[in-house]
Amino acid sequence: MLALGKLLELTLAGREPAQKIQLTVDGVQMRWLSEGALEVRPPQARDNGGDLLLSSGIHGNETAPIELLDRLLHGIARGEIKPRNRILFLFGNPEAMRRGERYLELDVNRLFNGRHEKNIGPEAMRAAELEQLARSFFSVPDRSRLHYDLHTAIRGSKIEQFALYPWKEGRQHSRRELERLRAAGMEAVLLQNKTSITFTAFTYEQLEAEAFTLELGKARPFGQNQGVDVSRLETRLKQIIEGTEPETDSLDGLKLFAVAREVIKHSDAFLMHLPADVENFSELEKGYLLAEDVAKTRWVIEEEGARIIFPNPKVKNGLRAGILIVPTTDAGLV
Ligand SMILES: O=C(O)CCC(=O)N[C@@H](CCC(=O)O)C(=O)O
Ligand SMILES: [Zn+2]
Repeated sequence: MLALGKLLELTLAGREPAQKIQLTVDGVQMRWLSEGALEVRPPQARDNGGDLLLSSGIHGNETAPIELLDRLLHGIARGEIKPRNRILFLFGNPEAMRRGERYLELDVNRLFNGRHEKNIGPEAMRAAELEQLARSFFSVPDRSRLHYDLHTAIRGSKIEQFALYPWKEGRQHSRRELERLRAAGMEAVLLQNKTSITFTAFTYEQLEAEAFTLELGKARPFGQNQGVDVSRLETRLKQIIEGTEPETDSLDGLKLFAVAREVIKHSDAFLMHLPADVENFSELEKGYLLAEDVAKTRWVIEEEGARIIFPNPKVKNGLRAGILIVPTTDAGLV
């Protein structure tokens, strides 16, 4: 296999390849851009006008998505997968990947849309670099732009695989993209209703990409992801890459949720009243006292059908410690 197909090995070893550009047997150009960043270009005659950004390892201990991108890249480097679109592969936080940790000092996925400028350190610099790589990749006019940022969650989930769809004023969520996600095995989509500081919020809000954070199961170390079934997503990604995606026109069974409230941790006095092993999408009764914080701040459930995702009282002050969500319909999709 071509050396650049081993982007994961290079990244984990902290090595820079001697040769930065390589061609597959099939005429596909692979170009190493920077640590954990590789661009794939199909021969011009085969290019179908799509630009696809695939990222993982934004959280260094979320290895199933890293292994998935590694398999796709191997397939391309060996000439077994024949791309018809441009692809940018990104491993988000190489140092955290090497250490098997979510992050070192700062959560990279809270450093986009200007946040890296207000912080210092390697992770702030990496977020700035990721923004630059994505901006440059998505700078070619008149091409479709799609970004999947692949994650696994800290805890188990009543709904194993789901997507988060960012929000931008004046832009509507796309039904076609949700049909595609359903075909890729996603069981639910959370439709955001405000701007955010995650990677997909950046590519959606600033680079006009269709962008999704995909949650694929529970985070485990490298080689221990037998329980995370990414087969439907993997098949769909190969089809998108090769331009062989079957038409899909159904949202049947796909559960849609809206954000009711984000629970923000304001101080060290923050307390969350949930068992440590509570699963994502657990339902919460009306009247339930979810959390408390300084100045008698209380988070009491008022919403019908409320559920919690990503509860995490250990986040830094000022950050999201959980999202309260409620069921919604497809009425706002175009
Ligand atoms: O399990 C958790 O608590 C976090 C899992 C995770 O990393 N999720 C992403 C979601 C990003 C988004 O809101 O689009 C994150 O927290 O960064
Ligand atoms: Zn993550």
